Amino acid sequence: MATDSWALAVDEQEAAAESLSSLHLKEEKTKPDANGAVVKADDNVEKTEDEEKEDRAAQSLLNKLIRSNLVDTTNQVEVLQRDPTSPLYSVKSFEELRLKPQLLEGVYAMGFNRPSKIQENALPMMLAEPPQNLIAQSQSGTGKTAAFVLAMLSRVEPGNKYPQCLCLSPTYELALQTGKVIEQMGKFYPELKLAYAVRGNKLERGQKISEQIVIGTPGTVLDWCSKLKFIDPKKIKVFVLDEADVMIATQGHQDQSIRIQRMLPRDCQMLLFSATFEDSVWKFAQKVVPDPNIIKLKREEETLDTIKQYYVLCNNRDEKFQALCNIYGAITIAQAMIFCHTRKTAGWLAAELSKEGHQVALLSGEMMVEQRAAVIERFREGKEKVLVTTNVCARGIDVEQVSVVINFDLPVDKDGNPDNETYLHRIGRTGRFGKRGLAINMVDSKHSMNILNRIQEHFNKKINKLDTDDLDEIEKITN
Ligand SMILES: Nc1ncnc2c1ncn2[C@@H]1O[C@H](COP(=O)(O)OP(=O)(O)OP(=O)(O)O)[C@@H](O)[C@H]1O
Repeated sequence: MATDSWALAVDEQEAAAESLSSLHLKEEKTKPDANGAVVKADDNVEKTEDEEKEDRAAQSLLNKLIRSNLVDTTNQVEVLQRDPTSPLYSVKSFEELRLKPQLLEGVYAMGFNRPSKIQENALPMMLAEPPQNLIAQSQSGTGKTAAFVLAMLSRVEPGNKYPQCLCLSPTYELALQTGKVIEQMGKFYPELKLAYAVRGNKLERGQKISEQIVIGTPGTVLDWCSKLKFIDPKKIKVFVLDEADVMIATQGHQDQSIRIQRMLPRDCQMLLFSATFEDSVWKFAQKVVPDPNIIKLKREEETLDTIKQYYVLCNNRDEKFQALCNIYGAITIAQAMIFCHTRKTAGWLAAELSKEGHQVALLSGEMMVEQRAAVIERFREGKEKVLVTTNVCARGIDVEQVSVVINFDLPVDKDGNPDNETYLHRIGRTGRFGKRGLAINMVDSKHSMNILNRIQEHFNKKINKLDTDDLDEIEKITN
Protein backbone atom coordinates (compact mmCIF):
# COMPACT_ATOMS: atom_id res chain seq x y z
CA MET A 1 0.00 0.00 0.00
CA ALA A 2 1.52 3.26 -1.13
CA THR A 3 2.05 5.92 1.49
CA ASP A 4 -0.24 8.41 -0.21
CA SER A 5 -3.19 6.03 -0.27
CA TRP A 6 -2.60 5.27 3.37
CA ALA A 7 -2.65 9.00 4.03
CA LEU A 8 -5.81 9.28 1.98
CA ALA A 9 -7.40 6.55 4.05
CA VAL A 10 -6.61 8.37 7.24
CA ASP A 11 -7.90 11.66 5.83
CA GLU A 12 -11.12 10.10 4.69
CA GLN A 13 -11.66 8.37 7.97
CA GLU A 14 -10.98 11.50 9.92
CA ALA A 15 -13.34 13.46 7.72
CA ALA A 16 -16.01 10.85 8.27
CA ALA A 17 -15.39 10.83 12.00
CA GLU A 18 -15.58 14.60 12.19
CA SER A 19 -18.86 14.68 10.34
CA LEU A 20 -20.27 12.78 13.26
CA SER A 21 -19.30 15.41 15.77
CA SER A 22 -22.90 16.26 16.56
CA LEU A 23 -23.11 12.83 18.07
CA HIS A 24 -20.02 13.53 20.05
CA LEU A 25 -17.15 11.42 18.95
CA LYS A 26 -14.98 11.28 21.98
CA GLU A 27 -11.71 12.22 20.40
CA GLU A 28 -11.12 14.16 17.26
CA LYS A 29 -8.11 12.39 15.88
CA THR A 30 -9.34 8.91 15.26
CA LYS A 31 -6.90 6.59 13.65
CA PRO A 32 -7.86 3.61 11.57
CA ASP A 33 -8.61 0.41 13.32
CA ALA A 34 -6.28 -2.46 12.66
CA ASN A 35 -9.32 -4.48 11.65
CA GLY A 36 -9.22 -3.48 8.05
CA ALA A 37 -8.89 0.27 7.71
CA VAL A 38 -6.98 -0.18 4.52
CA VAL A 39 -8.69 -2.68 2.41
CA LYS A 40 -6.76 -4.36 -0.25
CA ALA A 41 -7.74 -7.22 -2.43
CA ASP A 42 -5.48 -9.28 -4.60
CA ASP A 43 -6.78 -11.52 -7.30
CA ASN A 44 -3.43 -12.28 -8.80
CA VAL A 45 -1.98 -14.49 -6.17
CA GLU A 46 -3.64 -17.14 -4.15
CA LYS A 47 -5.19 -15.36 -1.25
CA THR A 48 -4.31 -16.14 2.30
CA GLU A 49 -7.16 -16.76 4.66
CA ASP A 50 -6.75 -13.33 6.19
CA GLU A 51 -7.01 -11.59 2.85
CA GLU A 52 -10.22 -13.49 2.14
CA LYS A 53 -11.59 -12.21 5.39
CA GLU A 54 -10.62 -8.68 4.63
CA ASP A 55 -12.43 -9.08 1.32
CA ARG A 56 -15.69 -9.82 3.03
CA ALA A 57 -15.50 -6.69 5.11
CA ALA A 58 -14.43 -4.69 2.05
CA GLN A 59 -17.28 -6.11 0.01
CA SER A 60 -19.75 -5.28 2.67
CA LEU A 61 -18.48 -1.72 2.95
CA LEU A 62 -18.46 -1.29 -0.81
CA ASN A 63 -22.06 -2.41 -0.98
CA LYS A 64 -23.05 0.08 1.66
CA LEU A 65 -21.21 2.91 -0.04
CA ILE A 66 -22.81 2.35 -3.41
CA ARG A 67 -26.27 1.53 -2.21
CA SER A 68 -28.90 4.22 -2.11
CA ASN A 69 -32.03 2.07 -2.18
CA LEU A 70 -33.52 -1.10 -0.90
CA VAL A 71 -32.78 -4.19 -2.94
CA ASP A 72 -35.84 -5.39 -4.82
CA THR A 73 -37.00 -8.73 -3.57
CA THR A 74 -40.12 -10.72 -4.11
CA ASN A 75 -39.09 -13.59 -1.90
CA GLN A 76 -41.10 -14.50 1.13
CA VAL A 77 -39.88 -14.02 4.65
CA GLU A 78 -39.64 -17.11 6.80
CA VAL A 79 -40.42 -16.54 10.48
CA LEU A 80 -39.71 -18.95 13.30
CA GLN A 81 -41.09 -17.75 16.60
CA ARG A 82 -39.72 -18.70 19.95
CA ASP A 83 -43.26 -19.07 21.16
CA PRO A 84 -45.20 -20.50 18.23
CA THR A 85 -48.53 -19.98 20.00
CA SER A 86 -48.19 -16.21 20.16
CA PRO A 87 -49.71 -14.37 17.21
CA LEU A 88 -47.39 -13.31 14.45
CA TYR A 89 -47.38 -9.58 14.00
CA SER A 90 -46.32 -7.85 10.89
CA VAL A 91 -46.76 -4.21 9.97
CA LYS A 92 -47.35 -2.50 6.67
CA SER A 93 -46.69 1.02 7.92
CA PHE A 94 -44.34 2.74 10.36
CA GLU A 95 -47.32 4.34 12.14
CA GLU A 96 -48.49 0.92 13.30
CA LEU A 97 -45.29 0.59 15.32
CA ARG A 98 -46.23 3.48 17.60
CA LEU A 99 -42.78 4.96 17.45
CA LYS A 100 -41.86 8.07 19.39
CA PRO A 101 -42.78 11.08 17.22
CA GLN A 102 -39.13 12.19 16.92
CA LEU A 103 -38.26 8.78 15.52
CA LEU A 104 -41.12 8.63 13.08
CA GLU A 105 -40.00 12.04 11.88
CA GLY A 106 -36.47 10.69 11.48
CA VAL A 107 -37.69 7.69 9.50
CA TYR A 108 -39.71 9.84 7.12
CA ALA A 109 -36.89 12.35 6.78
CA MET A 110 -34.78 9.48 5.48
CA GLY A 111 -37.34 8.96 2.74
CA PHE A 112 -38.70 5.66 4.04
CA ASN A 113 -42.41 5.43 3.25
CA ARG A 114 -43.10 1.93 4.43
CA PRO A 115 -41.19 -0.91 6.07
CA SER A 116 -39.12 -3.20 3.86
CA LYS A 117 -39.96 -6.90 3.66
CA ILE A 118 -37.67 -7.90 6.50
CA GLN A 119 -38.69 -4.86 8.56
CA GLU A 120 -42.39 -5.79 8.33
CA ASN A 121 -41.74 -8.79 10.56
CA ALA A 122 -38.56 -7.86 12.38
CA LEU A 123 -39.68 -4.49 13.73
CA PRO A 124 -42.75 -5.66 15.68
CA MET A 125 -40.63 -8.43 17.21
CA MET A 126 -37.79 -6.12 18.12
CA LEU A 127 -40.09 -3.51 19.63
CA ALA A 128 -42.34 -5.96 21.51
CA GLU A 129 -42.72 -5.87 25.28
CA PRO A 130 -41.16 -7.70 26.96
CA PRO A 131 -38.20 -7.45 24.58
CA GLN A 132 -37.53 -10.49 22.43
CA ASN A 133 -34.30 -11.80 21.02
CA LEU A 134 -33.87 -12.06 17.30
CA ILE A 135 -31.61 -13.66 14.73
CA ALA A 136 -32.24 -12.26 11.28
CA GLN A 137 -30.73 -13.14 7.97
CA SER A 138 -31.30 -11.42 4.68
CA GLN A 139 -29.10 -10.28 1.87
CA SER A 140 -27.33 -7.00 1.97
CA GLY A 141 -29.50 -4.00 1.20
CA THR A 142 -32.79 -5.34 2.49
CA GLY A 143 -33.08 -2.96 5.42
CA LYS A 144 -31.48 -4.75 8.36
CA THR A 145 -29.37 -1.83 9.57
CA ALA A 146 -32.28 0.58 9.49
CA ALA A 147 -34.32 -1.97 11.46
CA PHE A 148 -31.95 -2.45 14.37
CA VAL A 149 -31.07 1.24 14.51
CA LEU A 150 -34.75 1.97 14.95
CA ALA A 151 -34.95 -0.66 17.69
CA MET A 152 -32.01 0.84 19.58
CA LEU A 153 -33.33 4.37 19.27
CA SER A 154 -36.75 3.24 20.50
CA ARG A 155 -35.42 1.59 23.62
CA VAL A 156 -33.02 4.26 24.74
CA GLU A 157 -33.89 6.54 27.67
CA PRO A 158 -32.26 9.83 26.71
CA GLY A 159 -32.49 11.09 30.32
CA ASN A 160 -30.15 8.36 31.51
CA LYS A 161 -26.63 9.45 30.77
CA TYR A 162 -24.94 6.09 30.40
CA PRO A 163 -24.65 3.49 27.63
CA GLN A 164 -27.83 1.47 27.17
CA CYS A 165 -27.37 0.10 23.66
CA LEU A 166 -24.27 -1.61 22.42
CA CYS A 167 -23.69 -2.42 18.77
CA LEU A 168 -20.78 -4.47 17.46
CA SER A 169 -19.50 -4.04 13.90
CA PRO A 170 -16.70 -6.05 12.27
CA THR A 171 -14.55 -3.10 11.21
CA TYR A 172 -13.91 0.54 11.93
CA GLU A 173 -15.43 1.62 8.61
CA LEU A 174 -18.56 -0.48 9.02
CA ALA A 175 -19.02 0.97 12.50
CA LEU A 176 -18.82 4.47 11.02
CA GLN A 177 -21.39 3.61 8.37
CA THR A 178 -23.85 2.33 10.94
CA GLY A 179 -23.08 5.34 13.12
CA LYS A 180 -24.16 7.56 10.26
CA VAL A 181 -27.51 5.78 10.07
CA ILE A 182 -27.99 6.26 13.83
CA GLU A 183 -27.13 9.92 13.41
CA GLN A 184 -29.59 10.37 10.54
CA MET A 185 -32.44 8.51 12.12
CA GLY A 186 -31.88 10.14 15.49
CA LYS A 187 -31.65 13.62 13.98
CA PHE A 188 -34.75 14.86 15.78
CA TYR A 189 -33.53 13.50 19.09
CA PRO A 190 -30.78 15.97 19.98
CA GLU A 191 -30.32 14.75 23.55
CA LEU A 192 -29.30 11.35 22.28
CA LYS A 193 -25.55 10.81 21.97
CA LEU A 194 -23.42 8.20 20.32
CA ALA A 195 -19.90 7.09 21.19
CA TYR A 196 -17.48 5.15 18.98
CA ALA A 197 -15.59 2.33 20.63
CA VAL A 198 -12.93 2.01 17.96
CA ARG A 199 -9.20 1.76 18.22
CA GLY A 200 -7.61 5.18 18.41
CA ASN A 201 -10.54 6.70 20.27
CA LYS A 202 -8.67 7.12 23.52
CA LEU A 203 -10.43 8.12 26.71
CA GLU A 204 -8.91 9.01 30.01
CA ARG A 205 -8.63 6.18 32.44
CA GLY A 206 -11.26 6.05 35.12
CA GLN A 207 -13.70 7.98 32.98
CA LYS A 208 -17.28 6.74 32.45
CA ILE A 209 -18.99 7.55 29.24
CA SER A 210 -22.35 9.28 29.16
CA GLU A 211 -23.46 8.50 25.60
CA GLN A 212 -26.54 6.28 25.47
CA ILE A 213 -25.48 4.32 22.42
CA VAL A 214 -22.04 2.82 21.82
CA ILE A 215 -21.00 1.39 18.51
CA GLY A 216 -17.66 -0.25 17.96
CA THR A 217 -15.45 -3.15 17.06
CA PRO A 218 -15.34 -6.16 19.41
CA GLY A 219 -11.77 -5.69 20.69
CA THR A 220 -12.22 -2.09 21.77
CA VAL A 221 -15.73 -2.66 23.13
CA LEU A 222 -14.40 -5.54 25.21
CA ASP A 223 -11.64 -3.30 26.61
CA TRP A 224 -14.12 -0.55 27.38
CA CYS A 225 -16.41 -2.97 29.18
CA SER A 226 -13.82 -4.97 31.12
CA LYS A 227 -10.28 -3.67 31.43
CA LEU A 228 -11.00 0.06 31.17
CA LYS A 229 -14.51 0.00 32.64
CA PHE A 230 -15.75 2.97 30.59
CA ILE A 231 -19.02 1.11 30.10
CA ASP A 232 -21.04 -0.71 32.72
CA PRO A 233 -22.19 -3.78 30.76
CA LYS A 234 -24.84 -4.53 33.39
CA LYS A 235 -26.78 -1.46 32.25
CA ILE A 236 -27.00 -2.50 28.61
CA LYS A 237 -30.58 -3.10 27.44
CA VAL A 238 -29.99 -3.83 23.76
CA PHE A 239 -27.03 -5.70 22.29
CA VAL A 240 -26.71 -5.78 18.51
CA LEU A 241 -24.31 -7.95 16.60
CA ASP A 242 -24.19 -6.70 13.07
CA GLU A 243 -22.74 -8.51 10.05
CA ALA A 244 -22.22 -11.71 11.99
CA ASP A 245 -20.92 -13.48 8.91
CA VAL A 246 -18.19 -10.90 8.38
CA MET A 247 -17.56 -10.83 12.11
CA ILE A 248 -16.80 -14.49 12.50
CA ALA A 249 -14.54 -14.43 9.47
CA THR A 250 -12.19 -12.18 11.43
CA GLN A 251 -9.71 -13.73 13.82
CA GLY A 252 -10.62 -13.17 17.44
CA HIS A 253 -13.90 -11.37 16.88
CA GLN A 254 -16.02 -14.36 17.64
CA ASP A 255 -14.44 -14.92 21.06
CA GLN A 256 -14.47 -11.24 21.91
CA SER A 257 -18.15 -10.96 21.01
CA ILE A 258 -19.00 -13.94 23.19
CA ARG A 259 -17.02 -12.50 26.09
CA ILE A 260 -18.89 -9.21 25.80
CA GLN A 261 -22.22 -11.01 25.61
CA ARG A 262 -21.42 -12.91 28.83
CA MET A 263 -21.09 -9.63 30.74
CA LEU A 264 -24.56 -8.41 29.80
CA PRO A 265 -27.63 -8.85 32.01
CA ARG A 266 -29.89 -11.82 31.34
CA ASP A 267 -32.79 -9.67 30.25
CA CYS A 268 -30.73 -7.68 27.76
CA GLN A 269 -32.26 -7.88 24.31
CA MET A 270 -29.89 -9.65 21.90
CA LEU A 271 -30.19 -9.04 18.18
CA LEU A 272 -27.99 -10.64 15.55
CA PHE A 273 -27.92 -9.87 11.83
CA SER A 274 -26.21 -11.59 8.98
CA ALA A 275 -26.36 -11.53 5.19
CA THR A 276 -25.62 -15.24 4.98
CA PHE A 277 -26.36 -18.19 7.18
CA GLU A 278 -23.75 -20.86 6.71
CA ASP A 279 -23.26 -23.37 9.50
CA SER A 280 -20.53 -21.44 11.29
CA VAL A 281 -22.67 -18.30 11.47
CA TRP A 282 -25.63 -20.26 12.72
CA LYS A 283 -23.58 -21.91 15.49
CA PHE A 284 -22.20 -18.57 16.56
CA ALA A 285 -25.65 -16.98 16.47
CA GLN A 286 -27.04 -19.62 18.78
CA LYS A 287 -24.19 -19.08 21.23
CA VAL A 288 -24.79 -15.35 21.55
CA VAL A 289 -28.56 -15.14 21.19
CA PRO A 290 -30.49 -17.29 23.68
CA ASP A 291 -34.11 -18.24 22.91
CA PRO A 292 -34.21 -16.41 19.62
CA ASN A 293 -36.96 -15.65 17.19
CA ILE A 294 -35.60 -16.27 13.73
CA ILE A 295 -36.32 -14.41 10.52
CA LYS A 296 -34.91 -15.39 7.17
CA LEU A 297 -35.36 -13.87 3.77
CA LYS A 298 -34.20 -16.06 0.95
CA ARG A 299 -31.97 -14.57 -1.68
CA GLU A 300 -33.49 -13.83 -5.04
CA GLU A 301 -32.53 -16.70 -7.31
CA GLU A 302 -30.47 -15.73 -10.29
CA THR A 303 -31.21 -17.60 -13.47
CA LEU A 304 -29.69 -17.82 -16.89
CA ASP A 305 -33.08 -18.10 -18.60
CA THR A 306 -33.22 -14.61 -20.05
CA ILE A 307 -29.58 -14.52 -21.09
CA LYS A 308 -28.12 -15.45 -24.44
CA GLN A 309 -24.70 -16.98 -23.99
CA TYR A 310 -21.94 -17.23 -26.57
CA TYR A 311 -18.30 -18.15 -26.73
CA VAL A 312 -15.56 -16.99 -29.06
CA LEU A 313 -12.55 -19.14 -29.94
CA CYS A 314 -9.20 -17.34 -29.89
CA ASN A 315 -5.54 -18.30 -29.58
CA ASN A 316 -4.19 -15.65 -27.26
CA ARG A 317 -4.82 -12.39 -25.47
CA ASP A 318 -4.37 -10.22 -28.56
CA GLU A 319 -6.90 -12.24 -30.50
CA LYS A 320 -9.34 -11.93 -27.64
CA PHE A 321 -8.90 -8.18 -27.76
CA GLN A 322 -9.44 -8.18 -31.53
CA ALA A 323 -12.61 -10.24 -31.10
CA LEU A 324 -13.83 -7.72 -28.56
CA CYS A 325 -13.17 -4.86 -30.98
CA ASN A 326 -15.08 -6.70 -33.69
CA ILE A 327 -18.05 -7.14 -31.39
CA TYR A 328 -17.98 -3.44 -30.51
CA GLY A 329 -17.74 -2.63 -34.21
CA ALA A 330 -20.79 -4.70 -35.09
CA ILE A 331 -23.31 -4.05 -32.35
CA THR A 332 -24.29 -1.15 -30.16
CA ILE A 333 -23.53 -1.91 -26.56
CA ALA A 334 -25.04 0.50 -24.05
CA GLN A 335 -22.93 -0.62 -21.12
CA ALA A 336 -20.71 -3.62 -20.63
CA MET A 337 -18.83 -5.23 -17.79
CA ILE A 338 -15.69 -7.11 -18.73
CA PHE A 339 -14.16 -9.57 -16.30
CA CYS A 340 -10.48 -10.48 -16.26
CA HIS A 341 -8.65 -12.98 -14.12
CA THR A 342 -5.79 -10.76 -13.00
CA ARG A 343 -5.28 -7.12 -12.24
CA LYS A 344 -2.55 -7.03 -14.81
CA THR A 345 -4.81 -8.17 -17.64
CA ALA A 346 -7.55 -5.81 -16.46
CA GLY A 347 -5.14 -2.87 -16.50
CA TRP A 348 -3.80 -3.80 -19.92
CA LEU A 349 -7.26 -4.29 -21.40
CA ALA A 350 -8.56 -1.01 -20.00
CA ALA A 351 -5.61 0.81 -21.55
CA GLU A 352 -6.09 -0.88 -24.93
CA LEU A 353 -9.80 -0.11 -24.98
CA SER A 354 -9.10 3.51 -24.10
CA LYS A 355 -6.69 3.71 -27.02
CA GLU A 356 -9.55 2.55 -29.23
CA GLY A 357 -11.58 5.50 -28.03
CA HIS A 358 -13.83 3.78 -25.48
CA GLN A 359 -14.74 5.46 -22.23
CA VAL A 360 -13.40 2.90 -19.80
CA ALA A 361 -13.61 2.53 -16.05
CA LEU A 362 -11.24 0.20 -14.25
CA LEU A 363 -11.86 -1.47 -10.91
CA SER A 364 -8.64 -2.76 -9.53
CA GLY A 365 -7.59 -4.54 -6.37
CA GLU A 366 -5.15 -1.93 -5.17
CA MET A 367 -7.87 0.71 -4.98
CA MET A 368 -9.31 1.78 -1.67
CA VAL A 369 -12.91 0.80 -1.11
CA GLU A 370 -13.96 4.45 -1.33
CA GLN A 371 -12.24 4.79 -4.68
CA ARG A 372 -13.92 1.66 -5.96
CA ALA A 373 -17.28 3.02 -4.86
CA ALA A 374 -16.61 6.23 -6.80
CA VAL A 375 -15.71 4.26 -9.95
CA ILE A 376 -18.90 2.20 -9.69
CA GLU A 377 -20.96 5.33 -9.12
CA ARG A 378 -19.59 6.99 -12.26
CA PHE A 379 -20.27 3.84 -14.26
CA ARG A 380 -23.81 3.69 -12.95
CA GLU A 381 -24.35 7.26 -13.95
CA GLY A 382 -23.25 6.29 -17.45
CA LYS A 383 -20.12 8.45 -17.42
CA GLU A 384 -18.22 5.41 -18.66
CA LYS A 385 -19.64 2.74 -20.92
CA VAL A 386 -17.25 -0.09 -20.19
CA LEU A 387 -16.25 -1.37 -16.78
CA VAL A 388 -13.18 -3.59 -16.76
CA THR A 389 -12.76 -5.48 -13.52
CA THR A 390 -11.34 -8.47 -11.77
CA ASN A 391 -13.63 -10.79 -9.98
CA VAL A 392 -12.55 -9.93 -6.47
CA CYS A 393 -13.44 -6.30 -7.07
CA ALA A 394 -16.81 -6.90 -8.61
CA ARG A 395 -18.21 -9.64 -6.43
CA GLY A 396 -21.59 -8.67 -5.16
CA ILE A 397 -21.92 -5.30 -6.82
CA ASP A 398 -25.17 -4.41 -8.50
CA VAL A 399 -25.13 -2.45 -11.71
CA GLU A 400 -28.50 -3.07 -13.18
CA GLN A 401 -28.34 -1.42 -16.53
CA VAL A 402 -25.50 -3.54 -17.93
CA SER A 403 -26.61 -5.10 -21.22
CA VAL A 404 -23.54 -7.16 -22.03
CA VAL A 405 -21.19 -9.15 -19.83
CA ILE A 406 -17.91 -10.32 -21.28
CA ASN A 407 -15.77 -12.93 -19.63
CA PHE A 408 -12.40 -11.98 -21.06
CA ASP A 409 -11.18 -14.79 -18.80
CA LEU A 410 -13.51 -17.51 -17.58
CA PRO A 411 -14.07 -17.69 -13.84
CA VAL A 412 -12.04 -20.40 -12.14
CA ASP A 413 -11.44 -21.17 -8.50
CA LYS A 414 -8.00 -21.35 -6.98
CA ASP A 415 -7.59 -24.96 -8.07
CA GLY A 416 -8.32 -24.01 -11.66
CA ASN A 417 -11.78 -25.60 -11.73
CA PRO A 418 -14.80 -23.79 -13.15
CA ASP A 419 -16.33 -21.39 -10.65
CA ASN A 420 -19.99 -21.87 -11.52
CA GLU A 421 -21.31 -19.65 -8.79
CA THR A 422 -19.20 -16.73 -9.92
CA TYR A 423 -20.20 -17.39 -13.54
CA LEU A 424 -23.86 -17.21 -12.58
CA HIS A 425 -23.27 -14.12 -10.54
CA ARG A 426 -21.34 -12.30 -13.25
CA ILE A 427 -23.78 -13.18 -16.00
CA GLY A 428 -26.70 -12.45 -13.70
CA ARG A 429 -25.71 -8.75 -13.86
CA THR A 430 -27.34 -8.65 -17.25
CA GLY A 431 -30.79 -9.79 -18.28
CA ARG A 432 -32.49 -8.65 -15.12
CA PHE A 433 -36.05 -7.48 -14.64
CA GLY A 434 -37.29 -9.19 -17.78
CA LYS A 435 -34.65 -7.56 -19.99
CA ARG A 436 -32.74 -9.82 -22.31
CA GLY A 437 -29.07 -10.02 -21.59
CA LEU A 438 -26.06 -11.04 -23.55
CA ALA A 439 -23.00 -12.87 -22.26
CA ILE A 440 -19.88 -13.53 -24.28
CA ASN A 441 -17.09 -15.82 -23.14
CA MET A 442 -13.57 -15.68 -24.54
CA VAL A 443 -11.91 -19.07 -24.88
CA ASP A 444 -8.18 -19.13 -25.61
CA SER A 445 -6.93 -22.65 -24.89
CA LYS A 446 -7.94 -26.27 -24.64
CA HIS A 447 -8.06 -25.76 -20.91
CA SER A 448 -10.47 -22.86 -21.09
CA MET A 449 -12.62 -24.77 -23.62
CA ASN A 450 -12.81 -27.53 -21.08
CA ILE A 451 -13.85 -25.05 -18.39
CA LEU A 452 -16.54 -23.67 -20.68
CA ASN A 453 -17.88 -27.14 -21.42
CA ARG A 454 -18.09 -27.91 -17.73
CA ILE A 455 -19.93 -24.65 -17.05
CA GLN A 456 -22.31 -25.52 -19.87
CA GLU A 457 -22.94 -28.96 -18.40
CA HIS A 458 -23.39 -27.59 -14.91
CA PHE A 459 -26.18 -25.22 -15.93
CA ASN A 460 -27.48 -27.49 -18.66
CA LYS A 461 -27.69 -24.48 -20.93
CA LYS A 462 -26.12 -24.32 -24.33
CA ILE A 463 -23.44 -21.72 -24.96
CA ASN A 464 -23.30 -21.06 -28.70
CA LYS A 465 -20.19 -20.46 -30.72
CA LEU A 466 -19.79 -17.02 -32.24
CA ASP A 467 -17.53 -16.21 -35.14
CA THR A 468 -16.37 -12.67 -34.50
CA ASP A 469 -14.82 -12.36 -37.95
CA ASP A 470 -18.29 -12.52 -39.42
CA LEU A 471 -19.98 -9.16 -38.79
CA ASP A 472 -23.37 -10.39 -39.98
CA GLU A 473 -23.27 -13.20 -37.50
CA ILE A 474 -22.43 -10.82 -34.65
CA GLU A 475 -25.27 -8.53 -35.62
CA LYS A 476 -27.69 -11.43 -35.42
CA ILE A 477 -27.04 -12.08 -31.74
CA THR A 478 -28.88 -8.94 -30.76
CA ASN A 479 -32.07 -9.97 -32.53
N1 LIG B 1 -38.15 1.00 4.76
C1 LIG B 1 -37.30 1.52 3.90
N2 LIG B 1 -37.74 2.25 2.84
C2 LIG B 1 -36.88 2.79 1.95
N3 LIG B 1 -35.54 2.64 2.01
C3 LIG B 1 -35.03 1.94 3.03
C4 LIG B 1 -35.88 1.33 4.03
N4 LIG B 1 -35.10 0.67 4.91
C5 LIG B 1 -33.83 0.86 4.49
N5 LIG B 1 -33.78 1.62 3.38
C6 LIG B 1 -32.61 2.03 2.60
O1 LIG B 1 -32.19 0.91 1.82
C7 LIG B 1 -30.78 0.78 1.82
C8 LIG B 1 -30.39 -0.55 2.44
O2 LIG B 1 -30.82 -0.60 3.79
P1 LIG B 1 -29.90 -1.15 4.97
O3 LIG B 1 -28.54 -0.57 4.90
O4 LIG B 1 -30.66 -1.01 6.22
O5 LIG B 1 -29.84 -2.67 4.51
P2 LIG B 1 -28.98 -3.85 5.12
O6 LIG B 1 -29.78 -5.08 4.95
O7 LIG B 1 -28.54 -3.48 6.47
O8 LIG B 1 -27.76 -3.90 4.14
P3 LIG B 1 -26.24 -4.13 4.54
O9 LIG B 1 -26.15 -5.50 5.10
O10 LIG B 1 -25.51 -3.95 3.24
O11 LIG B 1 -25.94 -3.06 5.52
C9 LIG B 1 -30.25 1.98 2.58
O12 LIG B 1 -29.93 2.98 1.64
C10 LIG B 1 -31.42 2.40 3.46
O13 LIG B 1 -31.38 3.78 3.73
